Amino acid sequence: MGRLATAYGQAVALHRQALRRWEAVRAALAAAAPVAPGSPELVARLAGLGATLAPAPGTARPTTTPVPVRLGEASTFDGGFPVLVPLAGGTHLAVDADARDPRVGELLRAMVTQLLAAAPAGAVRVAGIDPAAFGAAFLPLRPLLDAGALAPTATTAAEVAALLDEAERHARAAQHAARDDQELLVLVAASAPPPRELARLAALTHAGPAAAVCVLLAGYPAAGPGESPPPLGATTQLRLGERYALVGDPPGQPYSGDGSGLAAPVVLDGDPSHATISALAQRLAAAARRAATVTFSDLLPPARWTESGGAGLRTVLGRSDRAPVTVAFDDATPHWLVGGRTGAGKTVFLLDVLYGLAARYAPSEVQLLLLDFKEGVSFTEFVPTERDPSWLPHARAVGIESDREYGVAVLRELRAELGRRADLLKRHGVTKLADLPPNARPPRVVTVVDEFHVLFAGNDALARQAVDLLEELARKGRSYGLHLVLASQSITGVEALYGRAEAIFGQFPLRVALPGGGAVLDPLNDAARALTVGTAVVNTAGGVAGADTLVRFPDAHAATGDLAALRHELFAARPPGSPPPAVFRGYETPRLADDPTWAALRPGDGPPLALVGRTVDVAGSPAGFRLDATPGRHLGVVGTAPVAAEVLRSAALGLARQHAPGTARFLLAPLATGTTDLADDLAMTLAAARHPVRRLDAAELRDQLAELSTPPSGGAAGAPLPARTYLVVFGVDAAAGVLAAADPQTFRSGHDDLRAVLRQGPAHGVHLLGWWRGLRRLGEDLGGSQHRDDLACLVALNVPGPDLGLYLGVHDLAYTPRDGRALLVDRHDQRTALMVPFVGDGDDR
Ligand SMILES: Nc1ncnc2c1ncn2[C@@H]1O[C@H](COP(=O)(O)OP(=O)(O)OP(=O)(O)O)[C@@H](O)[C@H]1O
Repeated sequence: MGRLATAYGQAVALHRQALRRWEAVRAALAAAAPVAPGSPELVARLAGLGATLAPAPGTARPTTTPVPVRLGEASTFDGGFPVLVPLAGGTHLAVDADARDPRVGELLRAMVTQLLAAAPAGAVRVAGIDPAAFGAAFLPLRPLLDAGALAPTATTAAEVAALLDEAERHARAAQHAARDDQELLVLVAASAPPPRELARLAALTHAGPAAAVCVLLAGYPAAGPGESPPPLGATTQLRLGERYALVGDPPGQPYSGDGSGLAAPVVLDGDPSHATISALAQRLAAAARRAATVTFSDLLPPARWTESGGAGLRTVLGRSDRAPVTVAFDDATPHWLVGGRTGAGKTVFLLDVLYGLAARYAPSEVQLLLLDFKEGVSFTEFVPTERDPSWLPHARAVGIESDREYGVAVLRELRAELGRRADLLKRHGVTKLADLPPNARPPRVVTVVDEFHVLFAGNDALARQAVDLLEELARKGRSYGLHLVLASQSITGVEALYGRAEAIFGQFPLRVALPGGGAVLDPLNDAARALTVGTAVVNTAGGVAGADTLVRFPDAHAATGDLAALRHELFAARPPGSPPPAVFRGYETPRLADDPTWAALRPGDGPPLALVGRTVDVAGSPAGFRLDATPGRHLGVVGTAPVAAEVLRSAALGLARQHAPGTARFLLAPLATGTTDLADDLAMTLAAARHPVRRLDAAELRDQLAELSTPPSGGAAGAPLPARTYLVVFGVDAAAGVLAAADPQTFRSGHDDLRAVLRQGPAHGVHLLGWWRGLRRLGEDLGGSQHRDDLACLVALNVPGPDLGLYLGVHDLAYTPRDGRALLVDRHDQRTALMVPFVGDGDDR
């Protein structure tokens, strides 16, 4: 009786202490009428307080502050009251029996459930150890395992050792990070592990709250003889009797003055109900799902265009655990290298970055050059289309399904920009963009090259140019605010980079490995091994192990509505007069009728332009030749591709627009099979524009050449001839026989007349627009290699690159014939450019 009275007194004191710690409850008690110590009324009130003392679900901070958890009910003479002990926050619990006693399993499960319920979701992770009963004690907690709050139980010696390794790493990292929101690791040993592991567990109980570890240890101290167990720190010790448990003094809040613990026997609570566990698991799983989902809006700043690119550009890429991950284009990470297999989320990653930048920085702070070498639609959303005429105001040039030549043109453009910026910096006497005064500072330029390895495919002159340009840009871009993002499925096997890869990629400190993209990391760094879609390893030290952050990034493809809304918002805010980006669509065949240069052609603008297509360059500039009076200003189209006839047609239609009716005549000779219809159509169109047109067969062509080879003296009836004559021959080689024959009187052949026309024609307004199906025939018709300048303007179609190089006398001409492309060569001004010939569709008149 006396003993019970003492216990009761201790309990009251303990609860008074607890009450003092919990502000709200103390306030509640203070408001209540005073009650006499030991009165049944106080017992009742204490019983009611059990629930009140426990923190509201999800609000505890178990790493820094012990959580009061309920063990059961103490029995006293006057009645029962709840027994709460502190757990977590640097305190631990041990019980002398192990989980083979069912009450221990129940106790451990109750403790785990209360801790998880008290803390915010994701703040507590539980790992079980049970070498004696193979984890049976944890089976009822299965829903928590599925929810990710409970790790699979370690039952073998190896698993226990691995778990302890992890716990020790966790403790060190937590002590190092010293963060308030550190995850708490709860180690629950349902039976005592072997001595070595037990010693390690015991050591963790001494590590203090900063280690963020809590130990629940059953079977301690081991019953029976043996070495003395390792001492535990900050632990409440429970002893199980047959019916009751005896509770030792909780750390820091002893019940007794002599270490004898609570002087009342305690009836333990028993298992939490299945419903409680399921509900808790559901709540945790839902929260885990929420935490794991990074949404596109997580990447966006609170306000648009408020940041300055002076010292660099920064954007949020996603999250690592719960913390946002920021990546930068600055002095430390001026260029990025991104790797990932097809379907790994490369495009999504790039979109996340580009929208993140575009939302933070105004177009005056950052501009984008976007190059995609693969078939796909990666960057189409940034350019105006028929369906959505808006564009991203930061985009300066966008290449979709780009040609390598386009890529090199973009790099050349960048190098020119680098030169301009070098001058600007010199003028201001500074060495880097960041030091320029804000009003003189040009925007930073981020150039993204997706599937960049295509640029180097081929190991030819073009690849060498690309490597040279890239190396220079990578080396110098940092100071001038020119940043590169190279993305690829693989960076190995880029032949043309051999020997230079180190020099180039050494300038790319930021590496992003998506699934299958581990090659962008150091060979000894396997951090990207187990990545799944939507995750990436971001490494800021050139891929070296140890500088990795695992990032989850949102699926931009799943947020097309948000993306479009943002794009429209940015478009609406664009500075007045902002031009749309220059767009190159590799798959597109430009139509003459849609071409602004063609539409703008009119009489009297200098020497007429034979417009044949668009150049593959950043501006998509017109591809054509000025036909002035210089000998040799004629157009020759070479190759068997039928598009040759279209090229002649485009040239003729464009020329026609530059002459007032009656001032130019067109002589059309459709000699190659299959060209009659096109020539008829062309003739009709020209005639409709009131230009004199004549159809010629081979013999008439021969006669015309004879006539045109001498300076004009007037028409047959003495009428003045139009100032210009365009002789449009579809298949000059088809007239070879006729042209080879010599005139019996003058001994001149048609070829002699042709050559005379080529040399002297332009001086009196005569130009040949001719198609040859082969280079050899063209060369012969010109009369040998010394006369090649007599036909100065060439459009080469499907002729082999080496043959063309030989014909042109260019050693390593980089030209690979392909559909929809041609090489434009002007021998007079040494111009060689890849071009896309126009196709007509009958609307262009
Ligand atoms: N963060 C993410 N979360 C969820 N799904 C994603 C995420 N990123 C990408 N995906 C999905 O993965 C698929 C492939 O993404 P994406 O088109 O970006 O790949 P890619 O590497 O560019 O592929 P490819 O090179 O073949 O075009 C898409 O269906 C996309 O929705």
